[in-house]
Amino acid sequence: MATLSITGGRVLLPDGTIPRADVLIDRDDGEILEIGDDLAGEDVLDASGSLVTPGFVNGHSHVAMTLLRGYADDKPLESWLREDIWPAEGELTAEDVRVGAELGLVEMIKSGTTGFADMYFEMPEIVDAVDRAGLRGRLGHGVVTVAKDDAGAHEDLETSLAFAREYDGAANGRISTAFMPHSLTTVDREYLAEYVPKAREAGVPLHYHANETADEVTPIVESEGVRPLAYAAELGMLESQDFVAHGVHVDESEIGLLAEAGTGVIHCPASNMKLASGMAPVQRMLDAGVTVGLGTDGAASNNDLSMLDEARDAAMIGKLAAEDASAIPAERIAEMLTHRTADAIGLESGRLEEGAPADLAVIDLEEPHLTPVHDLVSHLAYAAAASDVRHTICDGQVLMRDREVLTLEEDAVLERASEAAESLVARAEE
Ligand SMILES: CSC[C@H]1O[C@@H](n2cnc3c(O)ncnc32)[C@H](O)[C@@H]1O
Ligand SMILES: [Zn+2]
Repeated sequence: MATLSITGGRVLLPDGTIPRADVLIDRDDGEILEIGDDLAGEDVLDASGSLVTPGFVNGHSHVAMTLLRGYADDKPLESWLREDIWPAEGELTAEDVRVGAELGLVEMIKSGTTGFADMYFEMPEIVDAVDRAGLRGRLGHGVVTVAKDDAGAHEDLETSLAFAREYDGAANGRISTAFMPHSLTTVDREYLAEYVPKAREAGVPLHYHANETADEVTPIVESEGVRPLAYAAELGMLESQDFVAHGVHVDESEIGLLAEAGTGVIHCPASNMKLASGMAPVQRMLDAGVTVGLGTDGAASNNDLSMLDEARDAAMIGKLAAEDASAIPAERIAEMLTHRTADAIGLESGRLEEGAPADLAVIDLEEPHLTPVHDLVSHLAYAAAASDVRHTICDGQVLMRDREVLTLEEDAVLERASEAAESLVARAEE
């Protein structure tokens, strides 16, 4: 058995305690063998002066949108998508998606993310990039049927279903899939009614944007006579394995539906703030028993993929939304960075315990902004930054050692991405 030990650090355990301990990993099985004192592996990662945490989990992203980072800012969702993003995405090639995904994956590895959920198109390119990068992903092809004829809509729906069936379990089981209608307003009722049962037959979960803006709620209330999540429930789209992105404009009845169904909500605070979509009632959802995870959304509405940034944003806006400084305390944020998001998107990771997947991030604490250490959970929620991540490990494989990404060639990825983005924008603006 090939082993790896992570030695000399303090380790964030599922019960929230942070003892000094080593972590011994089985690299072949990708599992944590033991957490304790003086554990020697064949390979060693130094974690002295560092915090060893479960790898962060990003519950909602469009990873290839890194190519559109900074392309269109300072607009609300609807006009941002229709005037800028969708026209530019119309010019994306499969190669662009691969290059954009590689860039996003480098950024994720460098910021300690080991698992993520992603909705986009040209998904086999993203599978290939994730396979090489070494992360864990729940991936799906995003379907939009509005403005398509029936044949075009069916083609998109079939692509999403076929992708979900074919790629579940890819990359040695690190990739799982979902059927991903883009949202409740961009996929027509007749198609949801036809394809949700097919996704259930295929045994894959659903992931979609829901209740992101007030403008998205009104047309559903007008056409269906019920709130969006009641409409989703009617269509069989709220099951325990499903997860929705945003959940900003949810009322008490919808929070009740989510809690009862066990459907996860991925909170995307940076995107919600940047697009001025609104403040999600996260504390109320948590109080009702909803599984709330965290996600960055795409880099074009964030504008980065750092989960540590997202954590701080979630803590700050959570207090503002609840008008209560004790809302969304640091402990909840640490859970959302790790196992709560993993649970929401159906990944096994997010907990440092024997037998769990060996997905970890090691954070260097010897930095001015992390000194002194009164409370490491506080540092995780409020003070640590992406650049503090020293090592990233997923499935027992070291993806980054001493801030050097090992699975992708960072310099070449950055160069290819800059070239692809320049050429994309030139085509989009022709
Ligand atoms: C059809 S693939 C996914 C699709 O979603 C778009 N997108 C990016 N950010 C958001 C957001 O915040 N709300 C809704 N849709 C979003 C992305 O550009 C792709 O077209
Ligand atoms: Zn999104």
